[in-house]
Formats: sequence, C-alpha cells, structure tokens
Amino acid sequence: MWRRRLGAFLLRSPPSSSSTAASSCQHRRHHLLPREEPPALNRLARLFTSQAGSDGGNSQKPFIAFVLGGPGSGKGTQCTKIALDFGFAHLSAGDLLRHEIASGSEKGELIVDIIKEGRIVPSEITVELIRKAMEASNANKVLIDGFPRCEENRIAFERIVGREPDIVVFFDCPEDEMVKRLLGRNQGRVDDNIETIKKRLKVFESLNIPVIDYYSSRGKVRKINATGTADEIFEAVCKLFSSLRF
Ligand SMILES: Nc1ncnc2c1ncn2[C@@H]1O[C@H](COP(=O)(O)OP(=O)(O)OP(=O)(O)O)[C@@H](O)[C@H]1O
Ligand SMILES: Nc1ccn([C@@H]2O[C@H](COP(=O)(O)O)[C@@H](O)[C@H]2O)c(=O)n1
Ligand SMILES: [Mg+2]
Repeated sequence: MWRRRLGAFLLRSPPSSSSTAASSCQHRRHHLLPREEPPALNRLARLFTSQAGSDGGNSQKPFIAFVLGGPGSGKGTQCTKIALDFGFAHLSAGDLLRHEIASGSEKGELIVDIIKEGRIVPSEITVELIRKAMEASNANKVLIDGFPRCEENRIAFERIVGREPDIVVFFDCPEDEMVKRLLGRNQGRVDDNIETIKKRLKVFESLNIPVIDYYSSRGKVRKINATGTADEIFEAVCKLFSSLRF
C-alpha cells in the first residue's frame, strides 16, 4: 500500500482546483462504497471481479485505459477527476518525462530538447518509465495519459509490457480551443508557447491520429466531446466509466 501511495504521490499531476465535491461524478459506480473499502469488502469484491483486488494488489493484469487527445484537449484535467472518482492510478507519460528531466539525468537532457521541439521521445525511454510506474503503483486499474503518441510507442508498449489497452479514451477538441487553453495554462511548461504548440498540433495529426484510427478499427476507442466546461465533459466521462466493467 505504501508503495502505491508513494508512487501515486510522485507520479500523479497535482489535483486540479476544479476537482471539488461539487464537480464529482453523479453517476459514479462507487456511490455505494467508500473509497477505502474495509478489508472484508475488499475480499468480497475480489471474489466478484475478474481483475485484481481493490486493495490495489495487482496479482492479475490491471485494467488499462489509454487516454488520448490533442495537446490541451483536457486529458490531464479529466484523468485527475477519473482517478479521484473511480479509483484509477493516473500515470501521465508527459509527467513521467518531466520527472526524468527534473532528476537531472543524462536522459533528461535529451528529453527536454525533444519536448521543446514538440517531438516524440524515443519509445524505449517512455515505455520503460511507464512500465516502472505501473509496477510501483501496483494498481488494478490504470489511466495512461498521453500515450501512445505514435505507432512506435504503441508497438513498444505491446512488446515491453506485453499488453494492449482495454479501452482508449479519446478527447476530441477543436484546434482553436486547444490553443486557447494551452496559452492560458500558465504552469511554466517549456512547450506552452505558440511555436511549440503549432509543432505539437502537427505531430498530433500526423502521428497520433493514426494510432487512434488503429484502435478504432479494433473497437477500443470511446470518443468524448471535449468542448464545454471541465465539469460538463466529466459528466460524459462518468457515463462512460460507469458503464465499464473493471
Ligand atoms: N473544459 C475545459 N475548458 C477550459 N479549460 C480547460 C478545460 N479542461 C482543461 N482546461 C484547462 O486547459 C489547460 C490544458 O488542460 P490539460 O492540461 O488538462 O490538457 P492536456 O490534454 O493534458 O494537455 P497536454 O497534452 O499539453 O498535457 C489547463 O490549463 C486546464 O486547466
Ligand atoms: N508518449 C509521449 C508523451 C509525451 N511526450 C513528450 O512530452 C510532451 C508533453 O507531453 P504531454 O502528454 O504532457 O502533453 C509531448 O509534446 C512530447 O514531446 C512523448 O514524447 N511521448
Ligand atoms: Mg497533460
């Protein structure tokens, strides 16, 4: 448990200020269960689910949701809410890369240059960070935010982790809205400037859309209209997650 908490503390984005009780999901499947279920309930839940136990024990394969969408479509914002309401571990590929930069490693120096250019970091690096984070979280349901960004990412994940996602959530947002949001983000990110944003939008169209098309052809994509307020979008997210069996 401590490993899960430490992992989550290190690897999750800080909760957004909009993640209030008022904005939490009206449809959520946890309404009848407290978030930290007592041990007896954990054991009972485990008997009735195909996945690992709700104490986070990941002795079986976790439920994996890839979360995709253009830059600024609101992936991080919605993942924070999903993690809170549905008990998912939230692993953001971008946050893991930024964490590597902050560590001062040699790899970090390479990564920061790539992020400034809006390009994609070599898949071996990103997948290894995700693999380790999944292991550290020991979670039975995981959101992998901002991954895979290209076919190379996708193939490397399948090879190294040995899994496909259970679902792919796609936040569909018009470009002008994404640009507006990114320019207003104000979190000191090296890629939140108009030059990098233009490059990221091109990379999204040319490399990420084909991955979404690939998963669509496999029936895994759940598209969500990402316009409107974060709370309005979360209503649609809640309908989706309440309908899932994990
Ligand atoms: N529905 C919304 N309406 C207006 N602003 C939003 C909405 N959702 C998120 N934002 C804001 O837009 C900015 C980008 O959101 P967020 O960081 O969640 O996007 P993202 O898809 O994770 O972007 P990136 O790919 O760059 O990490 C943030 O400042 C966030 O607070
Ligand atoms: N799979 C990924 C994810 C991210 N990157 C790089 O990080 C930048 C920021 O990512 P966000 O998810 O926080 O938007 C992104 O533009 C890429 O440069 C990556 O290479 N591979
Ligand atoms: Mg993000």
